[in-house]
Amino acid sequence: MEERGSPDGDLARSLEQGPEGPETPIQVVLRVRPMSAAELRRGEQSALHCSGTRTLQVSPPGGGPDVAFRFGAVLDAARTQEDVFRACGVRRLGELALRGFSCTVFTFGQTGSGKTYTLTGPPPQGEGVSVPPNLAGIMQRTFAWLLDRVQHLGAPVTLRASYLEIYNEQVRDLLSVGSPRPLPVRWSKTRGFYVEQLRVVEFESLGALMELLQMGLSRRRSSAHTLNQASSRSHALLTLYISRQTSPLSPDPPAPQMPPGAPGEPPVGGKLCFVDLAGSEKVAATGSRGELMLEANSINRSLLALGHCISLLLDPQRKQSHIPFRDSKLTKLLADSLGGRGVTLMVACVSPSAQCLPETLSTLRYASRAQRVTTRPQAPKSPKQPQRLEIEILQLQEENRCLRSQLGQIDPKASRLSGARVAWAQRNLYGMLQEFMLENERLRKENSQLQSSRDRARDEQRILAQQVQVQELERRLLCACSDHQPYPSPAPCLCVMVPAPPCHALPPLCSCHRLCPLCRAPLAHWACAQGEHHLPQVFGPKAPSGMPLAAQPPPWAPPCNPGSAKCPRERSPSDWTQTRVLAEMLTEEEVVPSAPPLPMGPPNTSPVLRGGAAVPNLAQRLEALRDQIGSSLRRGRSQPPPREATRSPSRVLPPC
Ligand SMILES: Nc1ncnc2c1ncn2[C@@H]1O[C@H](COP(=O)(O)OP(=O)(O)OP(=O)(O)O)[C@@H](O)[C@H]1O
Repeated sequence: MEERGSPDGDLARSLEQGPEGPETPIQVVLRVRPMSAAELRRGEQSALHCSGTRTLQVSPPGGGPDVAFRFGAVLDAARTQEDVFRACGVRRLGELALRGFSCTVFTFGQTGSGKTYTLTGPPPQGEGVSVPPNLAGIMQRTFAWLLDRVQHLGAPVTLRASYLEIYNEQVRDLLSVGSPRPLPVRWSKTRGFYVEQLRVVEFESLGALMELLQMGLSRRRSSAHTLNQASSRSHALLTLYISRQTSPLSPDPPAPQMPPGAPGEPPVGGKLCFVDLAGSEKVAATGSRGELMLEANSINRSLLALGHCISLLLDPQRKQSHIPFRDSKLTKLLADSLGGRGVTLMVACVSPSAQCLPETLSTLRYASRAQRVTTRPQAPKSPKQPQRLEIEILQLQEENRCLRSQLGQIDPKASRLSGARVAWAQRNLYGMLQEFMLENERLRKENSQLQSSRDRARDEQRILAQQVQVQELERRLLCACSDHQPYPSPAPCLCVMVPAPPCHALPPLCSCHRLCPLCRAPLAHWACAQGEHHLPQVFGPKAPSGMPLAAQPPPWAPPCNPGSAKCPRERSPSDWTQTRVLAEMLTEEEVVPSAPPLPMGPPNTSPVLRGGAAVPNLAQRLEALRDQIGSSLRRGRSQPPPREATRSPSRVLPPC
């Protein structure tokens, strides 16, 4: 018996418009189970009354107005399993699956409301005891119808099945060869969400399919609680994959060709999925503790996620945007059925007892929202479409080739560089960088060595200059000594014995402009024969100007302009240094040390003795020279010095 206004008829009409029909609402059937023996024992009253074939009246136990709910079909407790199968229009869904549509039947409702009973019948009364045929659920009836239908088709059909459960948010394969293990849920553009490594079993007979069903049911998690002695603790999904080839002799309208699937993968084609959801439950009402409570929480959470998705799917604007199907494994695997291209039937199951009314009202509201959700069923591509796709692929390949060549023109180097070359270039650059760093370090060291060599050379140069200066002083001293001789000396001028240019290059500091008697070179002031007359002015007890000696310039300083106030200060430090040394050499008295500022060197250090390893030698040599000058002068004033000492001062002086 097929009822008027049943979801089967509505669905068929909407889908007959074509393979990609208009938006189709999810079909919802409401089933009210009979009062259970326990409920009758407790004397519980029924709060539900069916009004016609599509309306349910809810009467609150405390009085008040009835609330009406309208669905695609409402089936009261008197309806048999066969009635439910027919009213739900599952045969029509089977036909759509044979044509390539993706169809889903799922049951939902409070725990103990009859979901599993509706889909698979009552639990087996013992091992090996099959369910009586009159109590068989929607699934067994659909299997029987499908196998019979396939047998009468003129074209070969390949049937496969998979069976899984979502237990505590883990997907387990109920048909696995070994013990079930958690499987990942993946997503691909072509397949949508799918379970990886799920076993898909091919079957050819109804018996084989029934065995698969029994195998899955026996492995599915179930436990006893207050409201149900065989309560399912997981969501179970059994999927039939239908691959069919068109036969010219077939009386049916031409169906799309289903390409065979790759080995180990579900074949591409129509499918029919049966989902037995675990029931929502109030933990307080079921008395669940420990593991049962954990299971109940997981069940309620996933059902909440499903309800949330359904609510969002109702809003046409939000439907275009984001629906949180990824919130749970259940919503992932039902995404296509709820919001995609599938054809979906919901069977809402409720208890008639007034004691369960809060949960029943929740289920009714849930079902009311769900039937306003629409999908856009889409059949597989027609045989002509692969040709179109092939052309499209060729066009895309050509476009890709053009773009690549354009890219190569823009940056030919980049396009020529393969990945290996790029890696090689990077390695090479790194090596070069290392080499540069080493070279840089080597140059730094070399630079440092050169700098220290340069400093040493400067020191040596300074010492050499001082030695030359000493030699020059010696030579001039000897010349001066020869001038003090009372009789002409037959000895040769010592200017010949020492290098002349440094000697005569010195500026004359005396205005007498005396010349060397032998070489006729200009002599410095200290070689002047009248030098003696200058000295008392310098070192006399009182300066003529009345200034302290420390503040006065030495009298042998070059004459300066009296009007110039800065005249004494404009003397360079080297001049002062030189004059101080000369004064020390010409007299045995100390020069006032504070008069000229010494430019460099530590205190109490003679400037001419600064720096170098030869400094001690030079100091000794200067000391000896000073002694010699003093004695020469003394001898010059009284009696001529011994000739040999005058001729060869180097014999007296320590070696440089
Ligand atoms: N229409 C019906 N006629 C007779 N008995 C029924 C009917 N529906 C359910 N029952 C019985 O009620 C009990 C609970 O049913 P069932 O296990 O199918 O509920 P459920 O909704 O699947 O519960 P759960 O969510 O806990 O798995 C079972 O003993 C079952 O045989």
